[in-house]
Amino acid sequence: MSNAVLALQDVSRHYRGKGGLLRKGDTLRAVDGVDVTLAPGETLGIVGESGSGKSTLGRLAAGIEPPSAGNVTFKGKPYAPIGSSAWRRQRRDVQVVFQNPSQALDPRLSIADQIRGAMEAHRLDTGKSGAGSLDALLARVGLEGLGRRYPHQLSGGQLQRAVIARALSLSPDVIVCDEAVSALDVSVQAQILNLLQDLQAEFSVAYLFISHDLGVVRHVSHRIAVMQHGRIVEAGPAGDVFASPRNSYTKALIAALPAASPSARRARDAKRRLDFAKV
Ligand SMILES: Nc1ncnc2c1ncn2[C@@H]1O[C@H](COP(=O)(O)OP(=O)(O)OP(=O)(O)O)[C@@H](O)[C@H]1O
Repeated sequence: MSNAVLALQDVSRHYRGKGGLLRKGDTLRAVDGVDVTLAPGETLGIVGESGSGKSTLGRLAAGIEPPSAGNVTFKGKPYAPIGSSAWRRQRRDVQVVFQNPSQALDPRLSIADQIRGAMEAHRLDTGKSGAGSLDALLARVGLEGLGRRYPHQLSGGQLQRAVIARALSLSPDVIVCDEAVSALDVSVQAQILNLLQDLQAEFSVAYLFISHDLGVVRHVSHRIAVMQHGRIVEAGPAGDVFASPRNSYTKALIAALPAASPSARRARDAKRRLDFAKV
């Protein structure tokens, strides 16, 4: 794809064993010869079971881990060496939203101060975030008037909104969402997914949307890539992959989607609920 904002070409990430689970001398192919492109403003969903290499792929795409082989390019250029000033500049353009927002935020700082801090670190005018003023940005993500709160004073969904606001304040081209809604109640998940979609429509940000949950990925993705053992075994437009999966592993994942009955949904909700401190 020539206009790709992000491209991974034949990218691998191998880990060498140092003893323990991975024996000394053994090589684990966490990502193995993967080709992925992301167009401006699109959402590419990455699905696969635990250990299939999704998070490793996300770190490679975000430039926070170097590939063992292959090329990762952002707007046609390879990432600068990790830690260099050019790399720090690129970090602004490709943001990451992880599963646990309370770990991503500093408990000692108010939400507004964390966003200001991120902008100042990138020498941006804190009066002009991606969505205008800081207050306007907070309102845009559903945190109107909550900028002075500290992380422990917010619910799980509000914390993830704060992380999204901080990412958005840097006007990124890409946000890697790694299990970004997996720790939230199902009803809150839907709100955050809708917010991400609205923000995409408004700011043309592209998402590499990583999740083990095919139902969630189906909701937000334009295209889907299915990972198994570090490789992409099937990829295509989301509708096509769901309507007529070709790969047997994809078929099994789709068959395992939870039933949509209210009791099945309640059971799933209860399983996922995390004991976040509520306001
Ligand atoms: N830094 C590392 N050192 C050694 N092995 C690693 C490292 N990071 C990941 N791995 C291994 O690489 C494989 C892929 O892990 P990865 O976290 O990318 O998978 P995943 O699909 O995101 O799974 P999960 O959803 O459980 O996080 C796993 O076997 C994991 O144990």
